[in-house]
Amino acid sequence: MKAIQVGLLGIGTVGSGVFKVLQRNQEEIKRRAGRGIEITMVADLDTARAEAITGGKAKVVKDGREVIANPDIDIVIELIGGYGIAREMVMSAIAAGKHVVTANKALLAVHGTEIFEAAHKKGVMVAFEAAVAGGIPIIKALREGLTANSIQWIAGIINGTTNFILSEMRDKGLDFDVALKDAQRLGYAEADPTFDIEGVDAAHKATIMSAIAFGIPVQFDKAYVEGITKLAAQDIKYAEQLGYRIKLLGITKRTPTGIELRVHPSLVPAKRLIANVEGAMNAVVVQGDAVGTTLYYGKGAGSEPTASAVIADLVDITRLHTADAAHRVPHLAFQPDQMSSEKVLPMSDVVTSYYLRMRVADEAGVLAKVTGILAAAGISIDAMLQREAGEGEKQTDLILLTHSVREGTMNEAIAQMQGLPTVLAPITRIRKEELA
Ligand SMILES: NC(=O)c1ccc[n+]([C@@H]2O[C@H](COP(=O)([O-])OP(=O)(O)OC[C@H]3O[C@@H](n4cnc5c(N)ncnc54)[C@H](O)[C@@H]3O)[C@@H](O)[C@H]2O)c1
Ligand SMILES: N[C@@H](CCO)C(=O)O
Ligand code: NA
Repeated sequence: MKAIQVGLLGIGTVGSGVFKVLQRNQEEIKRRAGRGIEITMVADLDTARAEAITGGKAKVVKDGREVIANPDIDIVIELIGGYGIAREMVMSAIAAGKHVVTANKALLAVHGTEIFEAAHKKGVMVAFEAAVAGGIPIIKALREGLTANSIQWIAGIINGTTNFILSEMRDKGLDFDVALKDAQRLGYAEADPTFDIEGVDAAHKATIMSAIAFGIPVQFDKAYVEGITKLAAQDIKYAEQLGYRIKLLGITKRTPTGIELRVHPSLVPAKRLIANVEGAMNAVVVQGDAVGTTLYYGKGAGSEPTASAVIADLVDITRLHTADAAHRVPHLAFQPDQMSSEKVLPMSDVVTSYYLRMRVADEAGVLAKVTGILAAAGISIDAMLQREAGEGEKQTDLILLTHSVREGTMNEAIAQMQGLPTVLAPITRIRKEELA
């Protein structure tokens, strides 16, 4: 089947990520979607930059209207941002019968009602996974994964820029302004960064989540919005001494009297997972009556993380647009005739790092023998700890952390170490995952 043709409006931070990831993973994405997905037209005011990014693989124009007018294009991605031109483009793409994918939470939180109504009437889809918590599939989770539940509340760190600023101020003692500049340089901040630091961006996202969670219209004008600009460094310190972290949270909650929708700095107990979400990372906690508490964590901003969500929407739309039975969401994510025969590795070929604990005789040369065996096997040591032997004790514990190595190699080294007369009990091995 012919590839579905996509037009991209705006090839800046997110747009360029979408173009790159779609190129890089095109084969795998095609096996999932059941059909190729190709960006054949790009509109950007900076056509020279757009040409440099697309490298001749798409037609570049200056005016998005040319893209929308092209009858071969089935999906339009809006990644310009803001209200004016973006709103006009989205509305005219819908009017032209195109499906729309957008990351523009500002537009949806304020003009969502008008946009979704128009799309509904025209029978096209407007997808916006990238608009809330970037790469985290929170829209999918709320709209599909949690449909059984009466959602009780949602609380999240949903602005990467402010979380980055708070983390940098706390950990590195950086000034607010310096941290903000870094966030802008890294592509996290909005075109107008006051949207980030004054809590507006988080409120846009909370507004969208609140609509999906509670079945209410998007109502940004009802949100309480307070950012981080009035936070004093000493409050961050005092909160810390009391066992709390200060985070900018977006909260929406169902109460007997109505729905709460608010964004403001909040003290969160330091032992909560969400209190330990640092840098530009986002995390959203959703409480449903059946499932209980669930947590979604990941990159909420940046070029490729956000592109990840945009492309997921493209795949969803492609499957639905193509809409014959063979192209519905496949049971195992890939189309049945596209399954791969790639093998599952035996455990001995798995590469990981290790924690090793051994009971050893407390005598000279033991450590040299153990490290000698590891060195000969090419296993490098990351950290080492030896418990001091107690008074009159003849043995002690030796603990080693290693760098990554093939499990088969580690098995042989453990067997050799176990054979040493000075190793007095079976060696304990626990695999160690950095998960970063
Ligand atoms: N950057 C992120 O991490 C991130 C994450 C989630 C969502 N978003 C949203 O994605 C959207 C894009 O953000 P970005 O960071 O990629 O912005 P950006 O400023 O990097 O890119 C916008 C692009 O649009 C182009 N453009 C401006 N006016 C245009 C017009 N009239 N016609 C065609 N092109 C035009 C610009 O030249 C630029 O290349 C925004 O809605 C933003 O809120 C961004
Ligand atoms: N400016 C936003 C981008 C992602 O929506 C943030 O910092 O989270
Ligand atoms: Na998302």
